[in-house]
Amino acid sequence: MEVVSPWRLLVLSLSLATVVLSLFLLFGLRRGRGSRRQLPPGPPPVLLLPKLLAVLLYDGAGTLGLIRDLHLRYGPIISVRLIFRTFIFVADRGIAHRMLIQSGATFADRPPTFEPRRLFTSGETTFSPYGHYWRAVRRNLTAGELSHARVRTLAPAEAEAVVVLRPLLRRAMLELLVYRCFGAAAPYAHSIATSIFPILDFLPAVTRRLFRRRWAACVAVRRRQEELFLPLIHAAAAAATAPCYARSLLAVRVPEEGNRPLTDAEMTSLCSEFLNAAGDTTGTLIEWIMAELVRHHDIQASVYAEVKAACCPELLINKDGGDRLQPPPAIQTSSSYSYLKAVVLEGLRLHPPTHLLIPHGVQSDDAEVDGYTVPKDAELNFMTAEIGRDIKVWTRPLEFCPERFLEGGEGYGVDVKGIKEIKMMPFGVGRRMCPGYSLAMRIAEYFVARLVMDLQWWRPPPPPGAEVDMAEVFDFTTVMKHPLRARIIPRN
Ligand code: HEM
Repeated sequence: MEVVSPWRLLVLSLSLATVVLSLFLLFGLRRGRGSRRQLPPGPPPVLLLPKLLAVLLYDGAGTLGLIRDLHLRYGPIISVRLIFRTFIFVADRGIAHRMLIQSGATFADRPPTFEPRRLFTSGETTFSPYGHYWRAVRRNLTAGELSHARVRTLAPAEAEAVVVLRPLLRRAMLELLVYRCFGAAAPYAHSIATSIFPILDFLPAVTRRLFRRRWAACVAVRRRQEELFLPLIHAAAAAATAPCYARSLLAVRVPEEGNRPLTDAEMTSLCSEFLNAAGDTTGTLIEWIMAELVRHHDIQASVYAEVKAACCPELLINKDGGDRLQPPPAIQTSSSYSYLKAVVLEGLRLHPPTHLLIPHGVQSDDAEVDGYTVPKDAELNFMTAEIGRDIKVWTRPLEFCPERFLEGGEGYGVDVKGIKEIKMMPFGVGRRMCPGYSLAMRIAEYFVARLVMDLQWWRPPPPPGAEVDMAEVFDFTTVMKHPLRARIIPRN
């Protein structure tokens, strides 16, 4: 899942800005003059460009800050016209609700992707246009691997020390997801990095020729991905493997296309999407939550007390097996975990792993919201972090306070699907909402419970790093700029 393509496009656009500036001005001005459409307000491109350039040169991560400033100046919905594309940003939960819930079908498309990105994403749920193919693969995902019954079954993952949590979490997430995807452990299945040399995103017809070797490397990675995944996918049909996502893909048919099965390329993309969409996002969320627990020992103690009191068997150490863990049959959904759930919700509100939704698009030129036109070529971006930190909804929104999700709190009973109203939308809302939200929440609850049940989490001893630094930086998701280092002490 590529989460911040608009950001990347801004970077790319700027790196070529000097070359295309004249073209851009000519094109932008002509369109502006001839068009009777009223786009949301925004800065004139000529004024925006130097600012963007400065931000990117001196602080690449500051682009979102710039967008926030533009919102303060131009209002909750703004448009930014850059080269040949219009970017629209929405930072208001009411407008988001009108677009994604009330006019859900209109705004459920994705803007088109181009080579080389298409090489990896074509066939994925995430980047499929809103239409029959998307419906078929999304239905398969939600009715199968992400159904309530399957989500309940989670496979197990594995002296005082200072640890850096992130690499351990990423490894644990991927092993869990590889197992759920292919029904068996596959040590190398997650070792294929699909990072794309960014410049190839821009004017692919030209850059592909200019950077031939980079393009060839992308094609080779994709080929390797297929070589690795296809045997695993086809092996998943065998009864010996556990029920898994890959097995369900072999059974999918696309009714509108003569009931055809999925192609090998589509199944490869869908498995890759499954591993990518779920791993980094969920791992990032858990790291943020654990950082808050290191900073707030009272909250950590309350989580420990609740989990210990509920004391479900899957969280107990297996005494006979030394320090091996009992295979956990399932995570209990008992209401006795209300504090743990509140901690996870507060983590999602204050630290949503993705600060922007995946860009949305529209399929025709007549889409409108609040009197503004949304053109067909526009990329629509929704600012999830702004919405979850809205001071009109949340008291002291920048404080980590799980109690707000307990009875009597302003977040009690919050609906993350945002059907009646949106208070926070870490998973998006409406038709393109993340289908993995309940799995993600369950994994987060499970890992946080386990980590706190077995270990105490403290700030690392000074020097250096006595404080936990909560600065954010955009990686694939919005992660801690300085990965969490913590001192862990076994509870027994
Ligand atoms: C904390 C963890 C997660 C977060 C914060 C998260 C967030 C998101 C967001 C914001 C979107 C875009 C929604 C939109 O465009 O309106 C999305 C889409 C998606 N997510 Fe997640 N996600 C998480 C975990 C997962 C998991 C566990 C899976 C399961 C495999 C998953 C699979 C997907 C897929 C397939 C899409 C594309 C949906 C579509 O376009 O129809 N995600 N996610």
